[in-house]
Amino acid sequence: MKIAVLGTGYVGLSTGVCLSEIGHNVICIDTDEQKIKSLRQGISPIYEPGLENLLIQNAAAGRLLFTTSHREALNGAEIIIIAVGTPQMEDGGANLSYIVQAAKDIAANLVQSSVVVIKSTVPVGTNDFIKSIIEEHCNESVSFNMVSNPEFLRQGSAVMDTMQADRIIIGSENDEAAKKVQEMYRPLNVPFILTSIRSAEMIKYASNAFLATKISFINEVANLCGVVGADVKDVAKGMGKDKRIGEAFLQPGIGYGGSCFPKDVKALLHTANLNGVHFSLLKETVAINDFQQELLVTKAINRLGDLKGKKVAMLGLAFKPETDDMREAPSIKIARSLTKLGAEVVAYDPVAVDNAKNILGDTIRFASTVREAAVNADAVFIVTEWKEFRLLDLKTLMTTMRRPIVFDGRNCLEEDRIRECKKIEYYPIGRPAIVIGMT
Ligand SMILES: NC(=O)c1ccc[n+]([C@@H]2O[C@H](COP(=O)([O-])OP(=O)(O)OC[C@H]3O[C@@H](n4cnc5c(N)ncnc54)[C@H](O)[C@@H]3O)[C@@H](O)[C@H]2O)c1
Ligand SMILES: O=c1ccn([C@@H]2O[C@H](COP(=O)(O)OP(=O)(O)O[C@H]3O[C@H](CO)[C@@H](O)[C@H](O)[C@H]3O)[C@@H](O)[C@H]2O)c(=O)[nH]1
Repeated sequence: MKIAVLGTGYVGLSTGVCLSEIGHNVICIDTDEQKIKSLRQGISPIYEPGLENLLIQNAAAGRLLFTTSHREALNGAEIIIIAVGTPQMEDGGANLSYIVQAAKDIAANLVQSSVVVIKSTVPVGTNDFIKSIIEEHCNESVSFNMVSNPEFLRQGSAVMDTMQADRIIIGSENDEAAKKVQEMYRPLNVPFILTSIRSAEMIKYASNAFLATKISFINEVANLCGVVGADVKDVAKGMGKDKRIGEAFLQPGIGYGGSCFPKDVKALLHTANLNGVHFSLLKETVAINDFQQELLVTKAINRLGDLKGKKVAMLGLAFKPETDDMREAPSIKIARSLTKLGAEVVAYDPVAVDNAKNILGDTIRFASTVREAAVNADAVFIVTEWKEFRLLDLKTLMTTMRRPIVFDGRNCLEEDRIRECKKIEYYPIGRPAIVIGMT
């Protein structure tokens, strides 16, 4: 099947690569010439484990092409997938300008009947709106049908999440179009859920909002555990074993970040407000997350007092491990709060430093090793749970610090390694602190 994908971000590129991997002829279009140039050379513009290898293999097999020309890409495409960004606007709503432009690009270049699939995360009603734009601008002789097919992949495991998805949502008002999209995905052998277009649009937002709320819930439980002397690790394990609750997304920490949860929760709240629904639970999800992102700074002030002139080593910048994405990363807020209080911040991340520099500029320093960041520091903040940090030689690292104090925002250090240290103060989230050799 010939498929055109608009947008080569996390979703467009992962989708394009995986569809070519299951035998389709895919052409990915992006308006960003630099991205297309790099993709044509077999270089992925994003850090995503496994993606670049598949890209190279499928491009070499001639099943995966890249272009900046909508005309070239849409010619002969049986399915056109829109995977452009829908970032957050000032009022919390989703910015639909990229998707509107994509619709106009499709309309201007649609030369045969096709199925237009919206994979981008869009508010309820957007598929209908986009359909009307394409209808208005396209040649009257061509026909098309819309399918809402939201994406659920996670960054850092995008390939696996696409190839082994839990479900594929197909929202359509046209049986033939729905069948065509099912046919496209059939080799993946993933269960389909067929719904109306509006329900499919809502499934995406409800799923992300539920997961974000689960995180805020466990963060509140963690904060309470910290006060009453319970250990949130045991609490989460005990809760998660109940199949009705489930173990996933019960990891407390410094709040959720990334390109999806923050904006999608706010966009759902925006839709609720517009429709006169008072979704107060979601407002609390956001408020708890804002509080949580300041938690390490609050803990450091409680322990060290005035942070002016104190050196803080920030380990991790990306919003989660296995990605270089800095969108809405908690590290940004933490770095800004620390520098505002006069602290000196030196950060290390294995892959996200270049992206972080674009956001934080020279307001903080960047180190090329953990050791360089931590030397003479008054505290270490663990912000992203990279595997590298779990395997740290903590015992030696602590001897290089001015004060061997660790605030672990991801509860990721092993107790055995902490207990090997001769001197350490270790403060996790919602778990008892460990203090060794301090006077
Ligand atoms: N990032 C994720 O993990 C993820 C997961 C599921 C769903 N989503 C949703 O998928 C959508 C895309 O997210 P992303 O993170 O991949 O976006 P992104 O911002 O990383 O990439 C979007 C790409 O689309 C390109 N583009 C913009 N207008 C275009 C046009 N008219 N024609 C062709 N290309 C165009 C941009 O140049 C950019 O490269 C969003 O709605 C997002 O909410 C994202
Ligand atoms: O128990 C947990 C799980 C996650 N997080 C944080 O939550 C954020 C999001 O994590 P994750 O969901 O793993 O990453 P994303 O790549 O943002 O994926 C989410 O957002 C995507 C975009 O919509 C969806 O497709 C995915 O299904 C959804 O999981 C990150 O900051 C994590 O650190 C926690 O704090 N605790």
